[in-house]
Amino acid sequence: MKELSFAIMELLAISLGLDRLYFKTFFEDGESIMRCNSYPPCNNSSLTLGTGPHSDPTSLTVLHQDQVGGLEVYLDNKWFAVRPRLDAFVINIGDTFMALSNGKYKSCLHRALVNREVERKSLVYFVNPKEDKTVKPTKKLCSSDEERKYPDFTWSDLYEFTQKHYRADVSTLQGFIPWFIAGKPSNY
Ligand SMILES: O=C(O)CCC(=O)C(=O)O
Ligand SMILES: [Fe+2]
Repeated sequence: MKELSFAIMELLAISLGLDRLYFKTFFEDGESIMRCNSYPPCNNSSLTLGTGPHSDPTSLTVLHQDQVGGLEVYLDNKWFAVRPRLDAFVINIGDTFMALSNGKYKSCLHRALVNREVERKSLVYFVNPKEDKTVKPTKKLCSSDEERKYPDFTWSDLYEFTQKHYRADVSTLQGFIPWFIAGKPSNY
């Protein structure tokens, strides 16, 4: 997973005109998370949460879903099913990478629906920087401070926000900024 994510990081760096090892170096000492999701069957949709619409607050997501299906991405005001393939991973950009690229790459809104008859499982690898590393786009992506779309922050700051103050959704990063600028109030 780590090797795959670094290969993708190299492609992302090349696509942005950066040194190919730029992101690999940035994430090399990172703290990635592997999560197993299990969705029991439920035939009453009003009782079912699944995974609600959100973008991942993390940097890069490598996801494998089983053959049941249920992952959807939002594009042009519509939800599209991501067809399960045993031989493929789904790669998503997360909010932290969006900030690191100064908004040039967008995090992706997605959700997971629950199946009425069978349990569904997915395995997700989230790439993160080291918790105290400053997330700040390189000057090559924004030559002046005025071009900055997000303040400097650390993964630890954003993680704290999503764990204690905010359930990740479509606008986690927009919600995070005022809380962060206000000095991370605990009564938020
Ligand atoms: O189960 C899935 O397919 C999606 C899970 C997901 O979006 C997440 O864990 O962040
Ligand atoms: Fe997700």
